[in-house]
Amino acid sequence: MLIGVPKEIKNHEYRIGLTPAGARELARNGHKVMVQRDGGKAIGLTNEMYEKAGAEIVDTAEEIFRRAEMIIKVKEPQPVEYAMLREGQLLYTYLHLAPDPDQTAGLVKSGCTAIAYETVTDRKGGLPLLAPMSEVAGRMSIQAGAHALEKAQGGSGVLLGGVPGVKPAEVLVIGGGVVGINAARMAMGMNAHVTILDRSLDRLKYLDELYGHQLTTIYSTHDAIEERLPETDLVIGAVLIPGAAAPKLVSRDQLKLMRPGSVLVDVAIDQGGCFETSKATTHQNPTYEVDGIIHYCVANMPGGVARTSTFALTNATLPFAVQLANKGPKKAMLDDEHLLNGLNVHAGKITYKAVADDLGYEYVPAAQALG
Ligand SMILES: NC(=O)C1=CN([C@@H]2O[C@H](COP(=O)(O)OP(=O)(O)OC[C@H]3O[C@@H](n4cnc5c(N)ncnc54)[C@H](O)[C@@H]3O)[C@@H](O)[C@H]2O)C=CC1
Ligand SMILES: CC(=O)C(=O)O
Ligand SMILES: [Mg+2]
Repeated sequence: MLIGVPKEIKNHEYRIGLTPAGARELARNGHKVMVQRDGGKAIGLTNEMYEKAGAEIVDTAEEIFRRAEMIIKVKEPQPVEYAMLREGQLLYTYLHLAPDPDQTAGLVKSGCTAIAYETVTDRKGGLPLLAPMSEVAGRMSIQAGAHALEKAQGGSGVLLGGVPGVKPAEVLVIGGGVVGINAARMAMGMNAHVTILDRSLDRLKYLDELYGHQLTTIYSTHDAIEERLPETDLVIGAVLIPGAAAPKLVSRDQLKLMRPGSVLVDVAIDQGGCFETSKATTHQNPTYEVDGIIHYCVANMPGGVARTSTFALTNATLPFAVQLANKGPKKAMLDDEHLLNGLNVHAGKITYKAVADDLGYEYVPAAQALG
């Protein structure tokens, strides 16, 4: 199969869809890999490294999209990118379609086959291609939040860990999945006092067994969140209902319960955000203020630590990329229900139920759409 890896074009996005080691694995499986010139340069992955791995360096994204049978990317395609996709072409990347009607319409119109990393599943009920970036974003959310709490950034001037004689900050993590546990770990490591909320009692039990008295676990309700807002310095939004738009868990009205300069970090922003006042921001301008509360809502947080993230992402995506290339997309997906769960769009049809429901499309089950 001819595989193309374009340079990412989202604001301050320096990740690339495949490492040189990944390109070499695909080449060893008999496939041809094209990488856009300087696609990994910003994170020290040079054209020479890709050439040594057997890849062809191609000058433009246009040429990659024109020639490739499979496109491997990181972020959802931008308008100039989805305009270049065509019927029969496979797109393998993050999509986050539910909160993005324009991209969804673009993919439907293109006729391409689009697999979303974030809805591929595993045997344990996890999301193995979302998990590595959730680990990164969860860990980063605390450093981003700690920075935003600084006075010069508009924050309340609270140090997460406090000091002897002064109490630490209160951190509230809403959603105890991969982002949530990584955020909690970092915040506890910085000596903050951490409370984590989830709707899954099994997950709360697991967190309790793991961290004991160090971590307060609470069942997530509207009341539980509202009660804690007045004393919370930093809230991390880390909920997910796979494929669907995020539920809104803190309203604009409730911001006035918080101390001015307190911080909301909405990691769930890529699914539309879990605070009413969230709107996506970029690494260039990551924060804004609403009613005295600082919001950090960067939709591609792992792009900020693009080198670590690129290796972590390829580690997870490569085995499926090899399956897709070796067997062809249809057979690879029909052979593996977990990969099939990743199919969101095929030949003009929406094949993921939560996306179809949220955006008002007819839902066609993935296996049926593939025929
Ligand atoms: N902004 C960014 O750059 C990034 C964003 N993300 C996003 O972060 C979000 C979380 O991802 P993961 O942790 O991997 O998901 P996950 O599936 O591991 O965890 C989500 C948790 O939320 C819980 N949950 C659902 N509804 C809830 C509610 N009402 N209250 C409390 N908990 C609730 C679930 O029970 C689950 O434990 C996703 O939207 C993901 O796309 C992930 C990586 C990077
Ligand atoms: C998961 C995601 O949206 C990201 O890594 O940017
Ligand atoms: Mg994102």
